[in-house]
Amino acid sequence: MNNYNILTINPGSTSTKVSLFKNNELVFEQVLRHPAEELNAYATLLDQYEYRKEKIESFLEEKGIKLTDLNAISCRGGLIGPIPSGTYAIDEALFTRLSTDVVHASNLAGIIGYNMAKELNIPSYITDPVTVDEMAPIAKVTGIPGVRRKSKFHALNQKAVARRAAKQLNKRYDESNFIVVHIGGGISIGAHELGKVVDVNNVIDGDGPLAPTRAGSIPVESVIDLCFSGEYKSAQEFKEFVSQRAGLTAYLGTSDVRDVQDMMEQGNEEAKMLYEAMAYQISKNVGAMATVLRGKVDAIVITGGVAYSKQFIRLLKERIDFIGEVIIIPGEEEMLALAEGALRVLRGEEAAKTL
Ligand SMILES: Nc1ncnc2c1ncn2[C@@H]1O[C@H](COP(=O)(O)OP(=O)(O)OP(=O)(O)O)[C@@H](O)[C@H]1O
Ligand SMILES: CCCC(=O)O
Repeated sequence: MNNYNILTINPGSTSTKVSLFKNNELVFEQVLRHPAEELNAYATLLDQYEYRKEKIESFLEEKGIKLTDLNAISCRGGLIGPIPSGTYAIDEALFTRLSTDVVHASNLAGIIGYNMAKELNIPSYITDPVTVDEMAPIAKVTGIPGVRRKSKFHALNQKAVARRAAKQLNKRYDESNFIVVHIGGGISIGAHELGKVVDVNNVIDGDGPLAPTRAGSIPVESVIDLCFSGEYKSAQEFKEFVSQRAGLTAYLGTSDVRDVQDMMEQGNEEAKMLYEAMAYQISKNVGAMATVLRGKVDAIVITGGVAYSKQFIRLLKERIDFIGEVIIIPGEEEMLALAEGALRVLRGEEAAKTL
């Protein structure tokens, strides 16, 4: 079997993760941090393209990696409209889609990867971007004609950990039902029915539980009042608050759940209430997803950074473990999932999709 050297790229709001894989074996992983004073020099996310590309290339050079040894570049996919799950070859059409209206850092991965790959004459891919949409039509209905619920979530990690949980249970992913709970800066809770995420809260646009940096669902009347209160100068400013500085951050000035736990230990009652409210709201959403799956749940899979906290998991389990087995997969497997997505295509196990 051929060996493939795969570079994976995963940009976040303040860092870019890069990894090198030999097939699905990790050779190294590095988080390239981007201090606020450096990012502040760029008016838009798209303007950060050259800066982040150069950071990646100079890191690889320092590391002694010859770019000509790469066989493919696999990139986190961003907000590109609803598309089916899978690995997509980045061609001109996808590149254009990724470059249009860039409001999430993950879009930058494919923009950088495509240009690097073009210079090297190798393929570039995205796998399971944030806007993977497998939602059932009934899950999209709202009470306002023309307004539809949208699928925007941690698709890459949710799919990867669900596949891993299926393996752990000696089952196939497409023959299993899971509720996957990703608890990071944002929180997504997805109902995976026979390999499809048929319902999930929209992490990006304000839906689901309150989260470390995100507001979650807010009563609509209060949202309308805030929009017209004059507190926010523009729709953009309010949107940025809701998605970046709300949730735990707005109340406690930190998005780090470890800090919140420390505050609780020091007797901070507000921190305790918020911590418990976050667990309560997550549990309530898990309960809702159990009804989506008609109670047929092979396991609840908990993942993301907060899944490292035994204290938080204990709180969740108190409310949800009557539903089914709870499997904890802390952190995220995005880099491996990217390498594996590209590998399936390179090995001919799956055809690369195009838009
Ligand atoms: N051991 C731990 N105990 C409690 N919380 C933890 C622990 N390790 C990490 N976290 C929390 O996990 C959160 C970050 O999770 P993660 O790294 O998955 O988020 P992210 O990648 O920034 O955002 P997202 O997952 O939404 O893309 C932070 O609130 C952090 O405090
Ligand atoms: C769904 C992608 C992660 C985030 O922006 O919270």
